[in-house]
Amino acid sequence: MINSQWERIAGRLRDEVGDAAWRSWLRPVVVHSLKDGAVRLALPTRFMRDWVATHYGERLRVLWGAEDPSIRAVDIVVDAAATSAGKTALAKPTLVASSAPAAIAASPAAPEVEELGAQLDPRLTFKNFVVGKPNEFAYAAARRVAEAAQVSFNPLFLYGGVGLGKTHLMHAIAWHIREHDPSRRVLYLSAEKFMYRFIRALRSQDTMSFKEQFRSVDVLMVDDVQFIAGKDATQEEFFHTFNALVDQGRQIVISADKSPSDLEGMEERLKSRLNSGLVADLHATTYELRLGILESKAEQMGVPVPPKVMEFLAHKIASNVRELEGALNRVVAHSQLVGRAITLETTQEVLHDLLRASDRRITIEEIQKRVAEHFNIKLAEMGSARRSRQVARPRQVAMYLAKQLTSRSLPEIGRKFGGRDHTTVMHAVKKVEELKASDQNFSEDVDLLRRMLQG
Ligand SMILES: Nc1ncnc2c1ncn2[C@@H]1O[C@H](COP(=O)(O)OP(=O)(O)OP(=O)(O)O)[C@@H](O)[C@H]1O
Repeated sequence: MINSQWERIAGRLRDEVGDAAWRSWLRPVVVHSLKDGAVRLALPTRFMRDWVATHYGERLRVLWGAEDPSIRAVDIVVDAAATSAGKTALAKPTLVASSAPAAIAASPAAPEVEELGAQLDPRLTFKNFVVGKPNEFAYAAARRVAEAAQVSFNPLFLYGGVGLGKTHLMHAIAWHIREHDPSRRVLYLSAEKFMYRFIRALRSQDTMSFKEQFRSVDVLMVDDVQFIAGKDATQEEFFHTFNALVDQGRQIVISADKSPSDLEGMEERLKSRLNSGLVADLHATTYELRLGILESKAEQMGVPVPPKVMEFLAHKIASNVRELEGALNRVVAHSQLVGRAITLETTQEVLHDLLRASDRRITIEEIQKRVAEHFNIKLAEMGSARRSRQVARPRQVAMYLAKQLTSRSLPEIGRKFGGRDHTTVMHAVKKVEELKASDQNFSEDVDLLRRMLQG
């Protein structure tokens, strides 16, 4: 009976606290016993016990009292064996999200289309995508494609550096369409998979059905198209598939790590096709966006992460969102495994390898050198007082990149540029952002530099 009471209470709590918090904190609860008007519940670690007692202790008591008025108290104890009962959240991949994406078959699509494509990750939705300045344009374009009843721009071409959210936006488009218009057949796959399917069809001399399958979809989404650069036969096939779908008014969404014009090893006619719709760039993240993403991920996990820790991570892990997410997962997993609260000290301890690598990764001196070479000016101009456009612009670009790629503060960056004030650095960052938004060539130039520096 006590277990059926718990089932009802757990159901209520799940509605009250939401799925994420329930999975993290309440699903691991094991009901131990009922004795002398007190229910005993167990959790596998001290940290979890304290958390549940503080946040849900009173609510548990009230709900249990409502089930059985003779119950006056709820004791929450630590019992490591609760873990081995397989009931703990620690083992659940949902908690340590990036290590094991819980891909599911997303399936109102026709079975043959489903088989042809890749599975969609249920976490990669618009709702879970944090929007900030660097990705707002790409996000808006993706939403438009997902929501439009008619094809608006064809193709939508999303590009940006590693781990900045291209795949996330593509999955989000696919989820949105499947949810709101299940009759449309959406096919999402990587360019690599496209190639292997094509090779298989060639081998089995079955290219006709390959063509038919691909040309029967309403929305074709191909991720990481740079993969087929230099692969002539696949490009040729892709080109024809592309044309056939566009001619029939079907939507195409493509992602790549570079803009169409920068895709080396790609045929000119394909490049120009890829350029013919809307090209949207995901820029390197800013501190504010990284912080927003951390807050959102922590909330999804239902784990309390002190603001100081999130600020620290947002400062230190500036490379890309995947690494940022990985760092947060490590910190959370560590805290739950050892049963200790997350603090700045434990974070530094757990991530010492990553932090050392990120500190070592790119220096302001390296940035200055690369940018000076790129714009063909003397390295000394980075710190000089000269203000002519010819040297001021590269200097601003170097300051912008220093802000983006290192964890140095504005005053620190200013000091490295001939002892300039932090407001000068701030102005430079703003100026470069404005120019990037208004001048595509300039934007591509800066992104190219960033990628070169990131290796
Ligand atoms: N704005 C964002 N909000 C929330 N999560 C994000 C955001 N941007 C990226 N992510 C997360 O970062 C991780 C990496 O993103 P994603 O796989 O989409 O990157 P990508 O640009 O496709 O990288 P790659 O070039 O390696 O294919 C994913 O887990 C994704 O959910």
